[in-house]
Amino acid sequence: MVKVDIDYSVYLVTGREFLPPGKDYYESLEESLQGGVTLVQVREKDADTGEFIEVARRTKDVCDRYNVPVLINDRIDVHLAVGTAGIHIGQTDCPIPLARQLVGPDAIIGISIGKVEEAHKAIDQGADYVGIGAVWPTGSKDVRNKKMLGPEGVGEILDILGGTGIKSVAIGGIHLPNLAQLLHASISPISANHLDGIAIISDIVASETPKEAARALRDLVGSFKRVRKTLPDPMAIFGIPTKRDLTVDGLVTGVMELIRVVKRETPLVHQMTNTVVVNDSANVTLAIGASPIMSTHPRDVADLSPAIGALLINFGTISDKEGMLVAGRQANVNRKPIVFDPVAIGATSYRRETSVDLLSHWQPTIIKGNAAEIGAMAKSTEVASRGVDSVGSGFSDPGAVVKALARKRACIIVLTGESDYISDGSVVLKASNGHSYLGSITGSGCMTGTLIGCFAAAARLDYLSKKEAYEDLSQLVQGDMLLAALSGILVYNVAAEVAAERPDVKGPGTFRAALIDELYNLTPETVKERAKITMLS
Ligand SMILES: Cc1ncc(COP(=O)(O)OP(=O)(O)O)c(N)n1
Ligand SMILES: Cc1ncsc1CCOP(=O)(O)O
Repeated sequence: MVKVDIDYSVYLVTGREFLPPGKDYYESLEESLQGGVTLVQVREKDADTGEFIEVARRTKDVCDRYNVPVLINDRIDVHLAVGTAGIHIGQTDCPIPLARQLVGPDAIIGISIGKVEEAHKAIDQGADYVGIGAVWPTGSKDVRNKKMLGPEGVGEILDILGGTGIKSVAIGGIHLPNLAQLLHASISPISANHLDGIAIISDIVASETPKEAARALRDLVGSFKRVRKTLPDPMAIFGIPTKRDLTVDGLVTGVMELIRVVKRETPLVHQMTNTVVVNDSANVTLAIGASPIMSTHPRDVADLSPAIGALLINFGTISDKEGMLVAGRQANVNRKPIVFDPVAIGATSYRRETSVDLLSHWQPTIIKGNAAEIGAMAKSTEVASRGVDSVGSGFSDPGAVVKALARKRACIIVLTGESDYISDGSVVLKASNGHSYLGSITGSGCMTGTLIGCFAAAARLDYLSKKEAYEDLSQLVQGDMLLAALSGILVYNVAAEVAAERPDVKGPGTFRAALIDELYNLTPETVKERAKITMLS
């Protein structure tokens, strides 16, 4: 026997107890194979040995007709009796070295891991693949006393596996709506290693239509893997290499175009923001040519999601967490950009916990913050916070901070301050426009987030208008989000410069009104004339 070459893309773990009432197990299995399941594990928690062998034998007969390999959960004796391709074992089952002696060199051995140390051990002991989990809570296994990994935790483990040749699947609570988030947000921050597939029980087994369920998962995983394989830069967050000319002049031309797109398309920008700035944020949105909607109720935000161009989540007064969870999840499902503004995240433990909770439910497209906020997200101690403000002069190497965090979180990072730094994990931009009056009005950072949201919506529409179809399932969000972030920053700061120079502006009060006027009157040409951008890498 030679070791079977396995496609881990959609790995069905069986569970007869989860079938819909009246659905036959073998019928459901066959339908899921027709839908594109690529690997099957027979998992029988209550069957005695004879029944387990019978189910495994019949499962293998069905899978053989589709050329899909079968593995056995836990029971080496059942694997040997039926002659399957290998086994899957847990941390408390037979240790890998002993299992290897029993199953021989050509059988596949997979092991469950949920910690970095377990990943190291799996490498040392020669596992063929690992099942990483549980990613999220699940009703299919009792994982109540275990720490949920979330996509970020999966990424930390993938980093260790990078370059070892060990394959990986994630397991636990994975369903079509959170799959794109998982695939993208778990790309490992250092080695750019990504999942080889997903292991699924209920999304397929509990479905009345397992063929359709399996097909939808397979399409998404397949498309993700295909695009990752062809990327010139494996760290690229937005998979399709954009047509953007990556020079300062090219970027400025792109910003000018996005200003026109906002005015032409008037995208609806859903903002869940704080009570201090809600009116200013709505006015800034209108001034630039977009359309604001400030809804917070969980039911309302879910209904709104298909219609919006982008979502801004700013947790400044942190009172709408339920709505933020729902709105973000729906935005991921509908592939709408999310701008996350973690206001004063470092100031209280409640804010830190809320951020962890939100980000394990949905994947942001752009995170914007001041030095204290970005420092807290990056777990850096270099910059402290006082309420919503940063204390101290900032990071010694802000470009490195934004780049590393962009890689870690698989999204665009914007660090605001006297100069602003923007990175997609590959490119780092420094933008140095603005005026000191911006520090004298409340909600300045929040309004920047709003504008970035307007341009994120525009960037997505711009991209979609240039493609015939919405065919690329591998992308969580489409469009040039680095350019969107830069546009929001530039437009706000250039308008501030123009406003501050007006003879009628005498201080923060008149400046605030003038700022809205100058955003309203701002032309792409003025932005081009004044833009101060440097490309750091
Ligand atoms: C692919 C995959 N990953 C993880 C598991 C869980 O295995 P284990 O920890 O042994 O728990 P049980 O499945 O035995 O309850 C798995 N089965 N498959
Ligand atoms: C077996 C197992 N191991 C970790 S989570 C899990 C259950 C996965 O089931 P589901 O896909 O229904 O969440």
